[in-house]
Amino acid sequence: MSTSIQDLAVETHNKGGKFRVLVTKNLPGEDWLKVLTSAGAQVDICTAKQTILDNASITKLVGDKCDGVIGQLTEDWSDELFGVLKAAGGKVYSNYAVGFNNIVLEDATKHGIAVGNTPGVLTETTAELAAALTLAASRRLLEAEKFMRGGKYEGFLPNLFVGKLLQGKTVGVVGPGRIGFAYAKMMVEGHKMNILYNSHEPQPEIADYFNKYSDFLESQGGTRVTARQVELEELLQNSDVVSLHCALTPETRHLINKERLGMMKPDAILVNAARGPNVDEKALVAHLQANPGFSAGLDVYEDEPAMAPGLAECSNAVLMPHIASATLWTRSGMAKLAACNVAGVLRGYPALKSAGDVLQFVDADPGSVPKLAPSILNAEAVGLERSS
Ligand SMILES: O=C(O)[C@H](O)CO
Repeated sequence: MSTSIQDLAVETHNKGGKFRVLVTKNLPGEDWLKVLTSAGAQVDICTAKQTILDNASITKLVGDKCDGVIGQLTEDWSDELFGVLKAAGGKVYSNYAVGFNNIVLEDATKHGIAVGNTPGVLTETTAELAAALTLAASRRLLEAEKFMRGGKYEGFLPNLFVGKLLQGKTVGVVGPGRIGFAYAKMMVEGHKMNILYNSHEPQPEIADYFNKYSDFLESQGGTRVTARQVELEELLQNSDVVSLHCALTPETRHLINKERLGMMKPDAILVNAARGPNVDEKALVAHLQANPGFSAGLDVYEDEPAMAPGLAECSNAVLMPHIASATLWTRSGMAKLAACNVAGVLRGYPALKSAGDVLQFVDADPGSVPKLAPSILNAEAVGLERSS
């Protein structure tokens, strides 16, 4: 049923359900909706045209009664909105994203709201896009495609769109968590690249993995690859490709700035499919302009949806509109996890233990998902039990 809440178009499912769940954007797939309606929720999906909903619009949509919300990474979930949700009787908010830099967790906790996110289903999909950006940048695919569509191709030429070979070069992975490690495997195993990685914690398991991989390569008569955890400066100075996979925190804001860009090889490739503000975008534009041999592959921007002035004109940058997780399997899996987070908390289920298997929710029949909330970030702080 389509109606409107104070001029914002809304589609309602299971009207009169025991709980009211607001979903600020329609989501892919069908399972997520079944999860919520099977849990007894009336689901109100905002179908208003504007891409980014401001706090005033979300406040109207939450209204006087709302038990849970599934929201977007473009929304500002901090004290104001958590207060509004609490006042409407809300208990749970789930981001439709694994990243949660748009959420102030302490504010949610202060209002007693459990907060969920959607890890696990994005790992390979996001890593694949980072790999695609790397290849597109190294082989100048978008420049060449534009040339072709522009009818400029007059025949094979030895110097036409000469790019950079990845095979045997060094890839630097900053923040090798789930996604960064998956990307590293694609680049090392696919292109026999050596790897340098940087993270706050010692992660010997990554070097171990690639050492074992090297044993395998050697057993097949191939050449070993090297893998080392290093300081950021060493990584930047020695990598041919640098890919960012770190969360956005006060420490990682402008991690890549003018000074650090200056440490990189003049013909390096910088990939960012994590969060835009990890890079000082103005400094990156200046660097791309001054170093035509340097390339960037970006899926995220410092001030989305805007781009820094001059970036769109840099032919040495490959620019994508924040689509790293955009495969149907992943995006509908994220929707299902977000729905399970909200339904699980509303039904009073425990939260799944940290780093538990979230794919069991994605694969389950929507009417019989496990009786748990798959990924609640502040479970302990809001007094939710965790599965053992
Ligand atoms: O954090 C995330 O989940 C991505 O940026 C969008 O899928």
